[in-house]
Amino acid sequence: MSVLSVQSVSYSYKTKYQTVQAVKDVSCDLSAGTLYALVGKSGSGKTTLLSLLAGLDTPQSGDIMVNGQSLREIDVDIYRRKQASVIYQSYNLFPLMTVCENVMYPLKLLRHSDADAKKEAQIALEKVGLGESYWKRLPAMLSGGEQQRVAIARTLAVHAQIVLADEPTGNLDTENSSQIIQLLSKLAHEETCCVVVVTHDLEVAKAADVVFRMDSGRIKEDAV
Ligand SMILES: Nc1ncnc2c1ncn2[C@@H]1O[C@H](COP(=O)(O)OP(=O)(O)OP(=O)(O)O)[C@@H](O)[C@H]1O
Repeated sequence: MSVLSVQSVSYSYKTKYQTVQAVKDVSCDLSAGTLYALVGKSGSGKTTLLSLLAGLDTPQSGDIMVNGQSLREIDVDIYRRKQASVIYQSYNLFPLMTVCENVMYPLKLLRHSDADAKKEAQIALEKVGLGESYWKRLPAMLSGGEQQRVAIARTLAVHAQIVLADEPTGNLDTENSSQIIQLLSKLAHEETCCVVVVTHDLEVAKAADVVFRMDSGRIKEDAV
């Protein structure tokens, strides 16, 4: 069964003066253990579709099923804490928390004890190549690539089944980008996550198992 099944989903932004149909009748099935790239021109609807998958917006028509259950029937706060983890271009770390506290934070929300959250956070940080010398630093004391690795450690620590990343390499140089691409690929292939990456980066698209292209709100799978 698909982890995420997008069924004839449409979404429009309505303002006082106009309606923009950002996602038009999109259907696709997304599985565990797979790295998906979502590509397409600026304004084609990629970020909107990712927000719908993250439960940050609700489709006006159609449905998104998570492990066979409609996202409309699920508590989206719990969905976002436990199942779906979002990674942003700007890393979104808490500036006044240490690296380790940043990774512990979602575990604390899930009511893990301090000791357990710390242990899980440290294991996850080791997995992304950030050893003990990083744990007590503040995010500002890290490079962009290292900050993005902390964000990935956060998704590892909660054992998220779904990872949704919006331009995760957008602020990084080639070397840091390729490290992040490798980690996203590991999340899919070693941790069996369903990983969806919105990207303009051709290297991400090359590393993906499946490439979906959006064009004026519609989606199609690219031939490999
Ligand atoms: N909050 C909003 N209000 C009104 N229109 C919006 C809003 N957000 C996005 N749009 C419009 O919806 C369409 C899809 O936008 P979206 O951000 O999903 O595209 P995108 O493919 O992610 O673009 P980019 O690659 O530039 O990030 C665009 O026409 C955009 O102008």
